[in-house]
Amino acid sequence: MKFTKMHGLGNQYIFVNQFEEKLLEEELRELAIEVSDIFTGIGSDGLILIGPSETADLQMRVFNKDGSEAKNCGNGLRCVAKYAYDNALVSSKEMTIETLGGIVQATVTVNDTTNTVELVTVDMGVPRLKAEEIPLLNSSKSPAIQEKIQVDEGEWSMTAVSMGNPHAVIYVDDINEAPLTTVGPVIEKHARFPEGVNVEFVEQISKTEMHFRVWERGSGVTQACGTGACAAVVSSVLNGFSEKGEEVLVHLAGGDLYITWDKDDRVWMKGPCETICEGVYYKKSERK
Ligand SMILES: N[C@@H](CCC[C@H](N)C(=O)O)C(=O)O
Repeated sequence: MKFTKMHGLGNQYIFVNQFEEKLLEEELRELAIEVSDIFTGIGSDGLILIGPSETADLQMRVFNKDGSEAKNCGNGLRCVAKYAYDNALVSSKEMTIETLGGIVQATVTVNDTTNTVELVTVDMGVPRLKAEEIPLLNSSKSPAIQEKIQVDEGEWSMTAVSMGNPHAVIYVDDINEAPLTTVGPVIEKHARFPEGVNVEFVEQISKTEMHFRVWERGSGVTQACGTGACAAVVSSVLNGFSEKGEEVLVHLAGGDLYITWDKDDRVWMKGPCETICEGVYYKKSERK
């Protein structure tokens, strides 16, 4: 199977071009687990398929490291846009990409001297805030702003936002003390989130700057999460820490993203991505 490994701020995925490579629906989950393995696979946070769409220029499907399918992936979208431009799957710098969470529009910024994609800007659409859209059960309010959640590690206040996929944003005083690997996995699988949740810890520095760490549903700690950074900025506006229409610089473990929740309600994400390598992967079932 031909593959390309790419990353957005260290959030690394194996990309398969389904215009060329035909995969069976029933093998996708296992394949995501296989390729993600750092010892016997390629090593990644998951698998992303780029394929034809009836409603957009391209379709993106995202599988986490544990084989679960997600409805959206911000870093994946930037990589898909770069891949599509670099491999002439599209003829324009602007393109539409269908995800299970809806259709988004992406624009690549190209350095004309080197002809390389330096940045990708994505219109991530309108965040979904109603508790049932996350989905979050037994919420005392909708939107769920500073909603209490009880776990063995204590009671936490979270703000729940869907960017097509679910996020719970928790504010901490010091990002280096964020209980990423203890509270993260427990909230991820909490019964109040019937579809699980991505858990983000945020240290707000100012109205326009924050530190961010993530425990991703289905993948654990990753270097970055694009939809999570969008959710964090939406959460900060809802909590009165940031303002609509003002760009926020989000410092993730793997680098920086620029996120704006526009006055027209749409969320914009701007950031880099890179191609790491390309190759041929031998599926476990085909190995000699
Ligand atoms: N890393 C991604 C999100 C990938 C999916 C997520 N783990 C989920 O299950 O919803 C991003 O950059 O947004």
